[in-house]
Amino acid sequence: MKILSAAQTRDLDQATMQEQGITSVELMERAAQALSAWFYEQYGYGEIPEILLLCGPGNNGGDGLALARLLQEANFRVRVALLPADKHSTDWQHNRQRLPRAVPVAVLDPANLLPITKGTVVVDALFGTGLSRPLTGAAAAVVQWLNEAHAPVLAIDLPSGLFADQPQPADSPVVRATHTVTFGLPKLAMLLPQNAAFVGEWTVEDIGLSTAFIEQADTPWHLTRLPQETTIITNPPRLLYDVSLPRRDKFAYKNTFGHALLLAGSQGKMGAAVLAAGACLRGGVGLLTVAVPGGGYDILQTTRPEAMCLPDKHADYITELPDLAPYQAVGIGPGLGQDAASLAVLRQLLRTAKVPLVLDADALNLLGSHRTLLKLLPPDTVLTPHVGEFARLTEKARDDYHRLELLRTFAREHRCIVVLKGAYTAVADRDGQLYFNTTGNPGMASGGSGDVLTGLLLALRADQRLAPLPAVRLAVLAHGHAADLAVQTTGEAGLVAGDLVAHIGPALRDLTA
Ligand SMILES: NC(=O)C1=CN([C@@H]2O[C@H](COP(=O)(O)OP(=O)(O)OC[C@H]3O[C@@H](n4cnc5c(N)ncnc54)[C@H](OP(=O)(O)O)[C@@H]3O)[C@@H](O)[C@H]2O)[C@@H](O)CC1
Ligand SMILES: Nc1ncnc2c1ncn2[C@@H]1O[C@H](COP(=O)(O)OP(=O)(O)O)[C@@H](O)[C@H]1O
Ligand SMILES: [K+]
Repeated sequence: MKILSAAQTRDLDQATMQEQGITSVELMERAAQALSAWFYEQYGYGEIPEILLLCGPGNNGGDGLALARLLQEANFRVRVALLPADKHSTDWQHNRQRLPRAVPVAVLDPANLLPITKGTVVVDALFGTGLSRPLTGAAAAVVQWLNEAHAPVLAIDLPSGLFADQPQPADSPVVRATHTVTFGLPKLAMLLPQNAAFVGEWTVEDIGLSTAFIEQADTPWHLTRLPQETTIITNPPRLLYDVSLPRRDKFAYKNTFGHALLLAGSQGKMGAAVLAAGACLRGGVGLLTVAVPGGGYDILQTTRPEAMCLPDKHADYITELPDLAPYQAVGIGPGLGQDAASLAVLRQLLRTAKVPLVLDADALNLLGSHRTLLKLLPPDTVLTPHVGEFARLTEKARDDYHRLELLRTFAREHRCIVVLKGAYTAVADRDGQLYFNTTGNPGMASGGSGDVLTGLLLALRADQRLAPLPAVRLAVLAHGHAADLAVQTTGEAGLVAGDLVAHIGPALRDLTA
């Protein structure tokens, strides 16, 4: 799925109207219907709260007015408060006229804003994708008043004051929504940690926007999602995959799935090697050899009998690079440590490897402290930094948008695939395209989750059937999906990295086309 800019979103509206021969008012009505359906779902059965709709002067306010009418017709108790303005959009005026007289309407007086009654649900229909500058004056005062009320807030399309695709000044006010319902496609702003407190939970409502326009739209931003069932274009229904694992051939032979080499572990961090090895095995690798410090030999052989083991001559860390001839992919980093001897191993690996590489954890820290090594990265090498590791490879980002630019630039410059880990993990490809992941949960924020991802990436890079980028997007999607499956029994607090390993099999089964 693509993510479009605010300007493209406006063009998408126009294209939809032309393609489907509908007016903008009809499109607005679809948006309002989707919003009212959200209200039925939330409040249709329990106690029905009073709903206060704050409406701005543009089409976002128009959505609010149309929603007020639909909710009133469905017997919700609604009130409308308008932001004072000199001019209003045509569709706003249309929906203002259609608003039943029974709905109380007031114009907000920024100098005299009355307290919001406890229990009221507020709809933020002040500004959406048409925000053209940071909020000041009356609009800023209203947003501040709303935020101080700590009421539950449903934002229409975007929390007001938030730009869809670029940062706003740090001190400019933005509505802190509990939930945001957006139309057609998610907006870039919703995926960034710096906006989490504004956006709250978010959902995307399908309002039938032009798929032809979306298909031809040029954007570097994409989402990787779980398969969707499609009933519209196929009968019988079938699953549509963004990325998938090919089904195994009846006469499959282990060579197809590759022989992977994992260099991992140091004294006190053998768990990282065990977790990554487990994930690689569950990821379907044909054969796995794990190079570990001498002291890790018994641990690895006992916990992962399916893997072969190469013990280093040094007991505590890895000092030698094995002969690379037998392997189709090499992973290095989990629990590696940063000893000078391990740095030499990494350097030699980068100089000599002719097969796909996956670099993680201490391998990235070593790269960060010896940046001349970056010149040695073979094309399509996969790097898996979290935000801190990425800063050590590049520079400290000013904000999340700047970090995304640094990420795309880094991937292009070094012709590699960078997996920037976090909620909505971002995969940047060497051509500057960027794919946000949609699976995973906060239970993964505990030690070892990253090691599991490295093992899974290694398995899918060793798989001879997969191209580099699809393999990486699939590994990231499956890793998060494994966590989402696991959390159903463990809960978020109880989720440990070993649970992810145990659920890789079912996760990949769900992603097999
Ligand atoms: N996408 C879709 O598919 C669909 C979109 N729809 C809906 O339309 C929304 C977009 O509507 P929109 O273009 O009218 O813009 P909107 O956000 O209402 O704001 C524009 C108004 O605000 C004003 N203004 C701007 N900045 C300001 C500021 N800082 N301080 C003060 N004023 C400011 C600006 O005035 P101006 O900049 O001209 O001074 C103008 O009057 C979209 O988010 C969605 O809800 C659905 O109905 C149908 C399907
Ligand atoms: N809040 C979150 N939501 C979704 N995924 C998360 C969240 N926090 C962490 N993760 C995922 O968990 C993994 C953590 O990896 P990393 O930061 O290397 O930690 P470690 O190696 O210590 O486990 C990454 O894949 C990351 O995307
Ligand atoms: K809004």
